[in-house]
Amino acid sequence: MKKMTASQFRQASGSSFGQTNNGILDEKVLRIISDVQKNGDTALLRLTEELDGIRLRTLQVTEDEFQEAEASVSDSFHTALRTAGKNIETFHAGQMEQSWFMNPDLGVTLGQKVSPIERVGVYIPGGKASYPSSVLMNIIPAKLAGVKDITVTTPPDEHGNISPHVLAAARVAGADTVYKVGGAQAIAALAYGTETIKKAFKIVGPGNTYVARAKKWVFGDVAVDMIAGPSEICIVADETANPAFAAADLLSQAEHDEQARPLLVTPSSHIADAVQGEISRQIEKLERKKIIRQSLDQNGRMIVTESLAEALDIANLIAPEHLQLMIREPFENLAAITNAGAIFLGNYSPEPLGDYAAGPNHTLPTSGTAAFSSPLGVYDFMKKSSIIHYQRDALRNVSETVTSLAKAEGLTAHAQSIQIRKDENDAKTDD
Ligand SMILES: NC(=O)c1ccc[n+]([C@@H]2O[C@H](COP(=O)([O-])OP(=O)(O)OC[C@H]3O[C@@H](n4cnc5c(N)ncnc54)[C@H](O)[C@@H]3O)[C@@H](O)[C@H]2O)c1
Ligand SMILES: N[C@H](CO)Cc1c[nH]c[nH+]1
Ligand SMILES: [Zn+2]
Repeated sequence: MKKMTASQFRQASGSSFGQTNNGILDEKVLRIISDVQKNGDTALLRLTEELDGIRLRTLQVTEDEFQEAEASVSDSFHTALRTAGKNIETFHAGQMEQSWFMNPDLGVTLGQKVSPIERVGVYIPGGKASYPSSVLMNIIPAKLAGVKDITVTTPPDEHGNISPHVLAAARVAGADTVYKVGGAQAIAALAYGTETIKKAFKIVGPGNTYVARAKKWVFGDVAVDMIAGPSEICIVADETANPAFAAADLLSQAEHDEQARPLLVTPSSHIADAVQGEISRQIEKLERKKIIRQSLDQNGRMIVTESLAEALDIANLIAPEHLQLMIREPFENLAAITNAGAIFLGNYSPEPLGDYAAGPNHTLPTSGTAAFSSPLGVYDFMKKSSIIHYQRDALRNVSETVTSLAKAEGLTAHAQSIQIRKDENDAKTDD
């Protein structure tokens, strides 16, 4: 990991930290999207052959495949799915929103009706690893919100199968419709529909840069949760941090993707060196060394600051997906943090705990977007309608306000819609 001072980091990244040049990527992604729009399932099957290297005849996972998958995973995995699922459900139940009504004036009822989104598409990444945990994290909040129709898409492996762990998780979470398609082509299918895949009203779920860019391009034609790309971890560590723990946590996110970003920000040069030493030692035991090394070399940074306050400022500038505060007084410093997807406090709250089992969602804003967006939650699967009810006299009381504003806008038909009722009301009062 490159070691640098806070000012070198500021100069190198400026406000464009996390942004990449998307020209070539966008060209490719747009070509895929328009291919799927024009050619539907034929494009999906062809692109799956080209990009995933597997020739499929059909896209949908069958009931037999589900049953085989469920039978093949271990009892302990089933137990882990249920335990994690329960924790995720308990946390997300706290996010439920209810419809509400108010009566601000006599004869007036106003309110907000909350309804689930009817049809949602869930993307589960599957290129470099399979993610049953993401199945739970994306489907459980949708189910709590009351979404009726959930379609899952995820790329097939080299044999044309979906990981049995992913299928078992889909069953536990309550989703039965799974299609074997990944990448930008899956996002296009969910956004525009094909012969077999129904158009969704909203697409959720993380993925690699192709998936993230495709979500950006289809946004507007369909809702998307966020543009969650490659994983990130930023650890703010003072001299109380355990260097072995910090190194293990940085490595955990580096193993997701060559483009994952592991960052350490510390006022202690000694801690930076100790963490670097631990990384070199621990990496040897890990399986995904190649991906990890690329991630550390290309995107890893150790930023040495003048003070803890400056380290917290840098963390806010980065607005990381995951922020670990491995410092003496994490709760006391929480107020200083304004931009982060999820904040893990202390030496015993490592990021992978949040990835799998703590309960809060692991689909989080990346690439600096935590400065303006939030974790995936039940609220992502709900929409609101305003409710307005005025009785006759209440409308008369407000008629002057409405007609005067309408006339000022030159919209006399608007004014008339109020006036016609006022006239009727006045006539009734005269009787
Ligand atoms: N934020 C989260 O909650 C979260 C959770 C899990 C994973 N992740 C991230 O999701 C990402 C998963 O990436 P992945 O690659 O393993 O799986 P993925 O499913 O996102 O992407 C695989 C698909 O990308 C497409 N693709 C690959 N190379 C391509 C190319 N050259 N041109 C066009 N399309 C191409 C293929 O169609 C393939 O099916 C990682 O970056 C990981 O960090 C994030
Ligand atoms: N850390 C990922 C989000 O960036 C989520 C995940 C799933 N499985 C393991 N990790
Ligand atoms: Zn992870």
